[in-house]
Amino acid sequence: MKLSREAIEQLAIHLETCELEAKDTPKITDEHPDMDWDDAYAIQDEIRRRKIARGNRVIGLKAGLTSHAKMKQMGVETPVFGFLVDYFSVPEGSEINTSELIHPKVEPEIAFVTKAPLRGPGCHIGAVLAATDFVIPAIEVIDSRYRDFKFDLKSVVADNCSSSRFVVGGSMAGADDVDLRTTGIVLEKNGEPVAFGAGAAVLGHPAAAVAMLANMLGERGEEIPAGSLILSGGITEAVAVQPGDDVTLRVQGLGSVSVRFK
Ligand SMILES: O=C(O)C/C=C/C(=O)C(=O)O
Repeated sequence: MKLSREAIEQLAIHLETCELEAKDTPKITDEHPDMDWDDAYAIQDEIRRRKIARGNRVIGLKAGLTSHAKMKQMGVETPVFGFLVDYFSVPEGSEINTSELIHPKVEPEIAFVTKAPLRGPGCHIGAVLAATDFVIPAIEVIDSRYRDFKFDLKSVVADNCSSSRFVVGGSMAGADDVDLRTTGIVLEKNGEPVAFGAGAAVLGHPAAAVAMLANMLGERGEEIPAGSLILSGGITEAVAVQPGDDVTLRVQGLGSVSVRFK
């Protein structure tokens, strides 16, 4: 690690304050160009520790930058992961208050809910499907704390991978009931289709993103607990939203999920 414990705590406070007060900031590697991956995840861990200490509950995890569309949009080449806490979850069909956010974007995703723990190394798609209770459509709302969404990978990892809000809905299905590689999705904004894709856009199969996550956690001696909700990553580029926008995600065979921005 290159950063002192004090620097990690200060950066965690800075980024979390930006999140809670909806203020943007230049990417942290501008001031700390030598920080390494351990520093980046240590800052994310400190943000998680602060939230738990404040009474928030960790309810799941997210894989990010798992599709080529997203990697190209953000100019990066490696998937990353973050955590999800209770207040990120928004009920289906409800409104998200944009004044609590900086510059939100939406992403179409497949969410997995696990019924058994998953631990790497060696976790694979088969293990993920066997440990999956159900899959369900999800709209993730990302809101990078970095000005104009301009960041590098270490900065975005420290910022909990732009995690902000998410909504799940539509129909649940068992992992055996759908072929998630060929499952088509349409993302609509105000009734207009704005992005299209299929599950294979995410590392060839959305379950591969969950396996990757279990393997990355395994390197840290951690696992995905049973009962976790996992967002497997945006299938398409993220789409910016404004107050007044209505967003619907339609997933083949799994119905639709909607959310409104005020
Ligand atoms: O693009 C970002 O701000 C980082 C987050 C990415 C994802 O959440 C994703 O690719 O699904």
